[in-house]
Amino acid sequence: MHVHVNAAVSADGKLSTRNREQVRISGDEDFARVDRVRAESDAVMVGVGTVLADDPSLVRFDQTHREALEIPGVPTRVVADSRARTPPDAEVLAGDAPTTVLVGEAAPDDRLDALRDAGASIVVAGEERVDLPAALAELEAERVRRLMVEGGGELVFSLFEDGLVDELTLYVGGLVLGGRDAPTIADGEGFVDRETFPRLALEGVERVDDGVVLNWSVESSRPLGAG
Ligand SMILES: NC(=O)C1=CN([C@@H]2O[C@H](COP(=O)(O)OP(=O)(O)OC[C@H]3O[C@@H](n4cnc5c(N)ncnc54)[C@H](O)[C@@H]3O)[C@@H](O)[C@H]2O)C=CC1
Ligand SMILES: Nc1nc(O)c(N)c(N[C@@H]2O[C@H](COP(=O)(O)O)[C@@H](O)[C@H]2O)n1
Repeated sequence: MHVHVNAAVSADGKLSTRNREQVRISGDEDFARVDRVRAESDAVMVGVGTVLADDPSLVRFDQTHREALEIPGVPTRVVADSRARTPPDAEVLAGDAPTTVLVGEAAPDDRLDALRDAGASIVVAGEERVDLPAALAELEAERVRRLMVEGGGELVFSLFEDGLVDELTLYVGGLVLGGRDAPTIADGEGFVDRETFPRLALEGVERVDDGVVLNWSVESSRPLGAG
C-alpha cells in the first residue's frame, strides 16, 4: 500500500488554530490539486479529532481525473476512531460514498451499533487504540492500494511512528496562526531519539496560490522499538 499524507499548514507550521477550528489555508488552486490526489486514491483517511473539529464530508474529488486514470468507483472514506466517537450524524457518514471506521476492541458496543446503523463498516484492530499496521493491512485486503491521509496531527504522528508513511505533501500558506497548543502535522509524543526521526527526500517544490507545495518521499521511517 502507498500511504500519502497531504495537508495544509500555515507559514508557522500549524494545521489550525489553538481552538482547533478549521481554517481555510489552501487557495482554490491547491484545493483543485487536493481533489486530484483524492481522485487517485482508493481511500481517504482522517482521525476522529478531525471529524469532531471539521465535520468533513470527504466526498469531493476530481471525477474527470479519476475517469482518465480509469479508476472505478469513488474513494472510500476512513476514520481512525479508537473509541467510536464519530457522531452517527457526522457528514463523513452521509451520502452514498462508503465509510469505514477503524476502532479498538475497547470501543463501546452501543456506539458501534449506531455507526453500523448509519451505514459504516467497522474494522476492529488493536485494544485501547487503533493498531494502524493491522488496520491498514485490513484495508489493503479490501483492495486499498493508495491511501490518502488528510490529518490530523495525532494520526499522522502515529503513522510516522509506525513507519507507514511513503509520501508527504504540504501546502504552506501565507498566513501565521501561532499558538503553542495549535496542532501541527505531527503531534503525538514526538520523536526524541535522532535514530527514529523520519528522513524525507525532497521531490518537488511548486508555487501555488499564495503559498508553496512541498512534496517529499519518505526515505527512512522505523517503527519505534524496531532494531
Ligand atoms: N489544515 C489541514 O490540512 C488539516 C487540519 N486539520 C486540523 O487538525 C485538527 C485535528 O487534529 P488532531 O486533534 O490531531 O486529531 P486527529 O484527526 O489526528 O485524530 C486523533 C484521533 O484519532 C484516533 N486514533 C485512532 N488510532 C490512532 C492512533 N494509532 N494514533 C493516533 N490517533 C489515533 C484517536 O481517537 C485520536 O484521538 C483540527 O484542528 C483540524 O482542523 C485536520 C486535517 C487537515
Ligand atoms: N488541503 C487542505 N487545505 C486546507 O486549507 C484545509 N483546511 C484542509 N482541511 C482538510 O480538508 C477536510 C475537509 O474536506 P471536505 O471539504 O469536507 O471534503 C478537513 O477535514 C481536513 O482534513 N485541507
